[in-house]
Amino acid sequence: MQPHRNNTSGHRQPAANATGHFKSLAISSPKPFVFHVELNRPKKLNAISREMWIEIKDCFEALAINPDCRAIVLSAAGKHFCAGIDLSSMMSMGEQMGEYDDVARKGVILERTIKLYQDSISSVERCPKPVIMAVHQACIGAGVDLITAADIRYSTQDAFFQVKEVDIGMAADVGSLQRLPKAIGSQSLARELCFTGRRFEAAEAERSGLVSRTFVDKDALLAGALALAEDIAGKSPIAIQTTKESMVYSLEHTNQEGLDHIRIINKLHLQSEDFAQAVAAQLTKDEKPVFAKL
Ligand SMILES: CC/C=C\C=C\CC(=O)SCCNC(=O)CCNC(=O)[C@H](O)C(C)(C)COP(=O)(O)OP(=O)(O)OC[C@H]1O[C@@H](n2cnc3c(N)ncnc32)[C@H](O)[C@@H]1OP(=O)(O)O
Repeated sequence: MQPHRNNTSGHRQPAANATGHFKSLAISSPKPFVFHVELNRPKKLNAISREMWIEIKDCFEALAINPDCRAIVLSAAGKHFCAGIDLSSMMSMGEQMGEYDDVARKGVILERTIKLYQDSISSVERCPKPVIMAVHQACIGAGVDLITAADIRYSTQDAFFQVKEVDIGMAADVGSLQRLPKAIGSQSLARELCFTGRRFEAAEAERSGLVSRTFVDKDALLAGALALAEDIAGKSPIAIQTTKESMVYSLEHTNQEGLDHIRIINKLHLQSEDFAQAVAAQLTKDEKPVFAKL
């Protein structure tokens, strides 16, 4: 993925090289330093095929190091946000395993596949740029895994969510069981949702903290998510990326470990030109300090 030129005109520009490169994702840069990633298998309700698992990982790993990207919105084309894993691609995996009689060899295929899919979802959390999910209509199974790896979740008022893995006879294994309880802050509700696979609507998702804002329709949702991304992209990339790193780290560490971690980073980052510039901008009431690329 090539860096694109700053777009201050407000025109929607394709991110150079990226739109042609990915088949299951559409990528653009609608505002300066903001990237928009769209799940783009609308005819398949954005069910996640093997190709899409790989492309999500490749895309977020590329955006992670792209200096023109400071915030990312992920939405989806078509009727639903995501119908979960592509059930037909699961059948093909079964066929591939059928080529072996030996259980250990079948196991190796499964282990490699699960690891690839876990890494795909985790690439969203590992990406140092804030990721905002914009969810409309159905967000099911692997869709929930995907959104819980993000920093911020917005949805339409008609969105609904289902941790549906138990209904296809499996325990979720790419992130929902680990991240959903932390996202909503209630083990009781998270376990209820994961044991039953019941559908929960946007209103309940907002009440429980899974989404932080709901919008009347998809257009309003995208406008809201992009405005938020633009706001974040205008701030110091050193400050924003360090904030994400510290908050992700602190999820799995004690308060003291989190404090030690940020102290070690900030003994370097408080010497950054971003810090001096941002403090000066506050003092002089300069509303739009310009920060160097990172
Ligand atoms: C290593 C493992 C890693 C990850 C594992 C993740 C597990 C999961 O993701 S579990 C969840 C799996 N997904 C589902 O069970 C979703 C099933 N689909 C639905 O519930 C509904 O289709 C819907 C998403 C709520 C949409 O409903 P509606 O708008 O009424 O459309 P439909 O008529 O039901 O569907 C249209 C068309 O799409 C096909 N389809 C739906 N979901 C999938 C899917 N996940 N994979 C493949 N195809 C899907 C559905 O069969 C229909 O096909 P037709 O050919 O048009 O009949």
